Amino acid sequence: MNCVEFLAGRCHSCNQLSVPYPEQLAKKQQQLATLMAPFAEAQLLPAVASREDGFRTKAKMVVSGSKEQPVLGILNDGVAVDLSACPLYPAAFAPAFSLLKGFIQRAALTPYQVEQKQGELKLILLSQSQASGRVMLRFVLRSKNCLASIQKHLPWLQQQWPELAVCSVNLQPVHMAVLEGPEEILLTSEELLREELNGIPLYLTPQSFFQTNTAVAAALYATAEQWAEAIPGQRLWDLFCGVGGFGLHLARAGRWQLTGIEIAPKAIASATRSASELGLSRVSFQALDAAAFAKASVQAPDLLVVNPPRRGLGAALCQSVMTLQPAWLMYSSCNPDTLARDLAWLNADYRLLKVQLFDMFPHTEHAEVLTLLQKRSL
Ligand SMILES: C[S@@+](CC[C@H](N)C(=O)[O-])C[C@H]1O[C@@H](n2cnc3c(N)ncnc32)[C@H](O)[C@@H]1O
Repeated sequence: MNCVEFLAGRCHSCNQLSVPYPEQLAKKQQQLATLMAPFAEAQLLPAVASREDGFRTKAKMVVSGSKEQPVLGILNDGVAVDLSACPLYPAAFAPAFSLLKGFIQRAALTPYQVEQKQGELKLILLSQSQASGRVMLRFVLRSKNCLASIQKHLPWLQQQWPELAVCSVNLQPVHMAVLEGPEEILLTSEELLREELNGIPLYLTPQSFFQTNTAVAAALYATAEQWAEAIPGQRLWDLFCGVGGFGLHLARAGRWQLTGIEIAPKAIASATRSASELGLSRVSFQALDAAAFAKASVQAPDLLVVNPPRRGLGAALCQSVMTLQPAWLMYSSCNPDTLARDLAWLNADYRLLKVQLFDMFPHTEHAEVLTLLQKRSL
């Protein structure tokens, strides 16, 4: 992949870019083999590769420069770097960013200046559905000061950009804190962006998680579905289910009675909508804390699927798993280090059977890993 910003030393996000892609993958697989070495019984399957460019279907652009000459990209040591032409994104993103710069000028949206703590527009977040090419656009603002101007000029943007399905404003008044704030203001009649992976409808919403590499996510869910076919039982939990990718793939065969647990209510609403669209009746999605749900439960599922954030399951949830003793455990992780730590905790009661790397994040050191474990006493 050719990247002028990387070659010029202005963007270091893809810190492995100088390594040829097959070597990157071999290196990640080797690192995973080292981490999984304590679990000698496990089979390490071949890594699933990604496209080398155009795979990242979500962009997070820091807005800097001025309202007359906005820059969309990153701040590298305080210097604005324009990443409008970043080759990680689908081809439609570069013209979309150019249109958005015109929108910023037209609506006179002053970029937020980190040093001076002045200005309004902090970030632009753009997600594309690979099924339809339609997009979801979010503006992260410091306050409501320029909300009216965005609303006034939005019809112009919609006219130029027929693929624009969902548009919202997120308010983040806090300086240099987490990227997004809790308040989201929807500006379009549509609030869901429909995606379809392996024939399963999934709905992206402004404040719910969705994997950034859609093609590799599809391979990940399809693999989980395939592994589950050989697992006996009926009761299935999908903890940290997001909009339902894992659970819905497994449940579509009709055998599993699915309980999906996720902290974000909007994601649960999306997952519920997908389930009803698929005509699945033995499905329940609930907006709850996964650890609290597991701790309060007395009856274990036959198969427990978990896909936690980077921090992993942690001691409390591992303890609940050991107490509940589900026969099978499928653990998908975007952080092999916390995965290895959790597997070590679970190792007394669970045998690691399979491990597979899904290269969700090419040109970086990050990796998604799917594992299958079975209760030792079975
Ligand atoms: C790595 S994402 C996985 C989402 C989903 N499984 C998927 O494939 O897209 C982790 C998810 O855990 C959710 N989450 C974070 N903390 C949580 C908690 N304490 N209880 C339940 N869900 C939580 C996040 O909102 C996010 O949707």
